[in-house]
Amino acid sequence: MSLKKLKQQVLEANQALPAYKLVTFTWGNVSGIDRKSNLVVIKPSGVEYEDLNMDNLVVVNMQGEVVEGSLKPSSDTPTHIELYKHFPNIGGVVHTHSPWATSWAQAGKDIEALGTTQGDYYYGAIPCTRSLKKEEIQEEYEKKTGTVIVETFQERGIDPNTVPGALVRNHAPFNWGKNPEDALHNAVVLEEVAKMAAATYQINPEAEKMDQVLLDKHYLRKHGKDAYYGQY
Ligand SMILES: O=C(CO)[C@@H](O)[C@@H](O)COP(=O)(O)O
Repeated sequence: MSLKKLKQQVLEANQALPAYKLVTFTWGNVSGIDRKSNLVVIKPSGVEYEDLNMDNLVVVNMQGEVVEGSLKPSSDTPTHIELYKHFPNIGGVVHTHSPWATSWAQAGKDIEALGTTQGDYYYGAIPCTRSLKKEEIQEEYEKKTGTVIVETFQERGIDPNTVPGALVRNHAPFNWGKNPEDALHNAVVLEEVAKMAAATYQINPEAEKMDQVLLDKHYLRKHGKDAYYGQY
């Protein structure tokens, strides 16, 4: 894919964040990676979504160095890069402070798979990471935000290809997908299931996880080897 096409995808996904009510002010960003050149296109820091265009997106390399663009890349760039480095199948990353998902992140709670809405997109719970340690916050904070996500998936044996998102404790959600649009889709689903899970526990604090058989049925028919559409 050309860098121009990737920029178009990143632009459209960033512009869709307010439309889906995933962001307030400029509290979120989308990036996409070209795996051939290892270049990442990302939103510039602090720029309003309505002011974004093909020319003010920033292109960085895997060291986070700007190779194209005159503005500062998003402050979350090192987190996006850490995810691209460790999750080799992904092509897009979305970070927002969408209120329901962020509430779960602040509460330090995984979002268990309670029903098929989640099961259609996430093959299990959406994990919440541990808090970052003081020294991690003081040095390379944004990179360590990515590290703590990767560590959570590794330690808990969660496959990032089937659970395309995480809640960073005391912070907010990060999502990913095969491209920026897919990552955005997963972020929209996360916000919806986060809201539904909060309501579910309010109605019934003892609500149980969905049965594995039901989860298999819903997730695998969409994403398994016999899927009628493939995610990865
Ligand atoms: O996570 C945060 C702030 O808590 C950032 O994502 C948010 O402010 C957006 O930063 P950028 O404008 O992308 O640098």
